[in-house]
Amino acid sequence: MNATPTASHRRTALSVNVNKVALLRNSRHLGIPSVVRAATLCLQAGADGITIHPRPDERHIRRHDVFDLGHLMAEWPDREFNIEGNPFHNLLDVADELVRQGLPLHQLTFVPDAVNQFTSDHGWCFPDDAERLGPVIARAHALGARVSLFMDPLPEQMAAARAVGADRVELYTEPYAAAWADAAARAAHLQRYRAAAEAAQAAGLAVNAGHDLNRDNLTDFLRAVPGVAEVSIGHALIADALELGYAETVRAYLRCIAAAD
Ligand SMILES: CC(=O)[C@@H](O)[C@H](O)COP(=O)(O)O
Ligand SMILES: NCC(=O)COP(=O)(O)O
Repeated sequence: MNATPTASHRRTALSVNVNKVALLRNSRHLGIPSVVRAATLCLQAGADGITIHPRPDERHIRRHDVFDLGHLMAEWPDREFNIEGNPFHNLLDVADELVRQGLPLHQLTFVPDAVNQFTSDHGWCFPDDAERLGPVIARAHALGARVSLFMDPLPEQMAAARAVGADRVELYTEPYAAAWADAAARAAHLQRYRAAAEAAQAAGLAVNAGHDLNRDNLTDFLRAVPGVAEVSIGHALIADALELGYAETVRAYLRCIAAAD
């Protein structure tokens, strides 16, 4: 499996998580906003990939979204489709079906979330999870997918993640994001993430990062933690997209009203 970013693609890749577009869409019945349209606009703007985290309760991404986005990603062969979730719930069945239909699947990010968990809040734990992760990582590799394990920033856990067969780890960044406003706490967290990333890289893993990254905290993180292959960002990015788009959108509606005169 390709754990390392290619020479032509050394900058940190941005994968846009479109979960929150689906959450808004699911509050009505007309398919507005379109998840595929949102993903298309992100790809057109230069996003390196699309991330989704279909949860068993389908609170946001629904099963059909996985396939709709799979068809979209097939039209963008140089971009990455990353699907996150718990491999002991619904994730691998949907991955099987995607591949069976000949649709792209580049990366599976395994996250140890409980069913109905509010949001992801911790990583895998070694040695406890090693035995059960081995077979599901092998199954993902058989599908041709790279495997990334969602991990807390604990340097001593990284070699075990590699030993069980992972290609990458995704460092869980919410604790850093929560501490970011406090300069001393931020520095302490960044030191921890840097040490975890270095341990992962020394073990042969590439490093992804995600959860609550945003326009305030992202640059500091990437400066302090060299060599991050990919960040997946959803919640803040979609919120920013709303805010950055209000003015143009209100003007568009005023034009609709004016057109009636
Ligand atoms: C692993 C991770 O951090 C993301 O997949 C995140 O959990 C997605 O956000 P939701 O909580 O909106 O599903
Ligand atoms: N893997 C993290 C992700 O996909 C997005 O997390 P967030 O930006 O929505 O917190």
